[in-house]
Amino acid sequence: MATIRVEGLRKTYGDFPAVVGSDFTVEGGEIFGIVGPNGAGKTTTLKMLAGLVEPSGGTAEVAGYDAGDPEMRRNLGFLPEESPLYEDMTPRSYLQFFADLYDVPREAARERTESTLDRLELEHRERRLGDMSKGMKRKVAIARSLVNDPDLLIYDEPASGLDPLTTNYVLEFTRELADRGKTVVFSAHNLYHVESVCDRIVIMNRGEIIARGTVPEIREAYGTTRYHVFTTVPVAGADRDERAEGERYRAVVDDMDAVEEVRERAAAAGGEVVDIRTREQSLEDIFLDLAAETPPEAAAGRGRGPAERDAEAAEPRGASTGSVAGTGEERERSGGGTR
Ligand SMILES: Nc1ncnc2c1ncn2[C@@H]1O[C@H](COP(=O)(O)OP(=O)(O)OP(=O)(O)O)[C@@H](O)[C@H]1O
Repeated sequence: MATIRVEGLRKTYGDFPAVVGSDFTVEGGEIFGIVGPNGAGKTTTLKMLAGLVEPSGGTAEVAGYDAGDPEMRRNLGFLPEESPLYEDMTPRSYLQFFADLYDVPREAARERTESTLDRLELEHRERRLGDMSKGMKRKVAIARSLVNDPDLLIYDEPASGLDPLTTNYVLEFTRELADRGKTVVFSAHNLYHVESVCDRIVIMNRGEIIARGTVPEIREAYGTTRYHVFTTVPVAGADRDERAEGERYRAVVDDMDAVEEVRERAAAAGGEVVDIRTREQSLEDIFLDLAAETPPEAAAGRGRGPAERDAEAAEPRGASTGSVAGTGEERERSGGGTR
């Protein structure tokens, strides 16, 4: 299975540091997400991995070769952010054209593209590409990335601009590809996409990796959890729970000690705790917090060496993390309940 090893990878356009020195590895069969706002350096990173942009420094070993080696490219499917297709071709003729470029035998190419298009539920395979919707074109572009049956897929914003249904198809399909042993690296600025499908992610901002890990690890290291403690009696700091049928009160607290305090107060008032639920910050909120905290001079790579930057990226921050819990989407996990 194809792996990727990146060390000190950087790209400078003129004086502008688009990527300031990335280190990461991607294991075979993994879905690896590169997340960040516009201009973070995601596309530049992916293009360096695909051998389409020459790095200014550092190394990228991709599927056993230096990035850009022609042998590596034969084993790569690259999906650019914008993938203009030949408007006068049909999906079938277009995919056949690319299969021929890769010397894929005709029958194998036909079977592969038909089964990919079946899976992506692409109809109208003889329609002009120029007359197709954005979602249909994206599916054709994804099918194109697979004509050579590569072990490694590098997808730049695969679901960008697609409706929710098509987005789901694309994400589920990505998961299937990884389950079949393909290694997938993709970029996204919609954190929900990443959260639902990636095994591990790096978060980039202004050219720099500012956090890394699995989604649960990132939550653990950077997120805040709040506890919603439901009681049968009013206690200090609790509000009446309007959604409950009977008389119920809810206190929102930050840690388990505070949960115990609520329990003691409820017992002292002759009541009890009937439910505890945890609410986690969404990845989106964690990301916004992290991005807001990256000082511009850090992104310019001034004043700190790569080792310091790595140490910081790997280190969870302290409890001082500013919480924006309550904003945006929150995920709810079933809590500890009553004891
Ligand atoms: N060819 C280029 N010449 C000069 N600057 C460039 C070039 N390509 C990218 N940049 C700059 O490098 C920075 C990173 O760009 P990049 O496209 O990698 O970001 P991104 O994270 O993919 O953003 P987006 O989500 O908007 O595509 C941006 O500030 C961009 O303007």
